[in-house]
Amino acid sequence: MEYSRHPLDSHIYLASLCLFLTLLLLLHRCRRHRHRHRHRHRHIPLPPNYAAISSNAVRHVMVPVGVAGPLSVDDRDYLVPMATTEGCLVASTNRGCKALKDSGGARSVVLRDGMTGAPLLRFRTAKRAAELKLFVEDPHNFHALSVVFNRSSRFVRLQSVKCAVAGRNLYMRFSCSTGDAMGMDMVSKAVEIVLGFLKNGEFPDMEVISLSGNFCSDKKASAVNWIEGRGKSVVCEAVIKGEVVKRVLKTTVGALVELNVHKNLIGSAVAGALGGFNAHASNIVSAIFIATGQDPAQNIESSHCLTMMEPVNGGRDLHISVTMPSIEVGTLGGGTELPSQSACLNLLGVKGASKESPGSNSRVLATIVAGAVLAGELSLMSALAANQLVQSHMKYNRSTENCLEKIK
Ligand SMILES: CC(C)(COP(=O)([O-])OP(=O)([O-])OC[C@H]1O[C@@H](n2cnc3c(N)ncnc32)[C@H](O)[C@@H]1OP(=O)([O-])[O-])[C@@H](O)C(=O)NCCC(=O)NCCSC(=O)C[C@@](C)(O)CC(=O)[O-]
Ligand SMILES: NC(=O)C1=CN([C@@H]2O[C@H](COP(=O)(O)OP(=O)(O)OC[C@H]3O[C@@H](n4cnc5c(N)ncnc54)[C@H](OP(=O)(O)O)[C@@H]3O)[C@@H](O)[C@H]2O)C=CC1
Repeated sequence: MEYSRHPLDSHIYLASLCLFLTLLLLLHRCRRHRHRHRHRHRHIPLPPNYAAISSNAVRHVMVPVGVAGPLSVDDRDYLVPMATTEGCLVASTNRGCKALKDSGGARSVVLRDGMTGAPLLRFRTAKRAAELKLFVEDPHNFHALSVVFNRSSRFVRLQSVKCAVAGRNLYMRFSCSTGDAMGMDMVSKAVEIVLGFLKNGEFPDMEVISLSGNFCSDKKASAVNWIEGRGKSVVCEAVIKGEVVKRVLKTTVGALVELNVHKNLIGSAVAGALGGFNAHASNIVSAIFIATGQDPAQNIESSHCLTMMEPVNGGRDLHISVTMPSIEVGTLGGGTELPSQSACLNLLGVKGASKESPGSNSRVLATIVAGAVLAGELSLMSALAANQLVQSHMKYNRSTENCLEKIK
């Protein structure tokens, strides 16, 4: 049978072809759009030092940031950014700042500034391990090591090397200034170079078991940081007027002094605390660390704090101090280069390399951390003395006034 083509057939054929091509085009565009959309979520602007994170970056985790202050330390006022999910924390620190400001502010002293790195070495005998210890303790050899160590960076300057022998293991603790950087990567680099120098010189039999042997101690609670210090060792103090204790903190000098002895000193002794002779230094340290791009894991030793409270001026006023031996902060490098974290450092006026002398920005940041901890201690201790803690947490952690609610 002969099949005769209807004239409409070719039109239908052409129209179907066009429709097919249009669908194909739409599908292609749709896929491209989906790819771009996915890519946009994947693309998180991170500085070059974040190459490893960038390659796996998916999203940012948002943490609310509040501002406490003005915090008055060493005659300067700061607005302190705090990133936290603890709904009451900013209000509490803010109250402490107000009590401080109304009493003339706080004063601080930086007692020491040095980051530490601690390799673990092994020898065939304990005698050989001890020989390296004695070698390093000789001033002439120490000088030679310093020259090699300091060559690794424009800012690293070796201050001391402590050695602990355990059997045939040797634990070295190098301590050095690192300018305005927190300094851990700088120290690790310098230590590696010095170990190469020792191995190629007097100690070819030395075995490097690990570049880090825990004597530093990084990101772990330890007595060595509590006693020797790590990063910045800071003391911050203030005299709070009795009238301010009543009006702003809703308690009395006597109640605060008594609570401090029984909670922060005896209570912590009962708990066998290591560096935790305070109420909540870590609340404030963590919040400032996250906001300003510090390494949050270093909150452990950075929160070591001894809080003291004593009556002064015939018992009318309160002397309060926080002694913090290992605040590990930097104003450049690491997470401080991220955009929001940079903005928080700018808010404090300490972003980047200091113009005066290397390290002054990071030392000021450490005094701000200590000052904010002092404010936080004042407020929480007062809330506990006045039996206000639960009531305030029910209000700010559960109500719609909570900053988390606002962000949702
Ligand atoms: C919540 C307060 C401050 C109320 O305290 P209050 O005295 O009732 O507040 P107020 O309304 O009278 O205001 C006094 C000042 O406080 C500040 N203030 C007051 N409210 C705000 C707010 N919303 N936002 C910002 N600032 C606030 C502000 O400076 C204000 O002055 P003003 O500006 O009005 O002249 C107080 O009850 C408090 O500090 N509570 C303690 C909360 C706290 O510190 N929580 C920390 C977490 S607890 C924890 O995690 C650790 C723990 C407890 O387990 C550790 C331990 O001790 O073992
Ligand atoms: N290695 C480890 O074991 C650990 C590493 N870390 C990580 O280390 C990182 C931070 O390392 P860190 O060493 O602080 O920073 P960086 O590695 O970013 O080093 C700082 C850089 O800034 C330069 N620089 C410019 N101006 C200054 C200045 N004024 N003061 C100091 N340095 C300046 C330094 O110069 P130059 O090149 O001359 O030195 C160096 O290149 C974080 O990401 C942290 O998480 C944390 C804990 C342990």
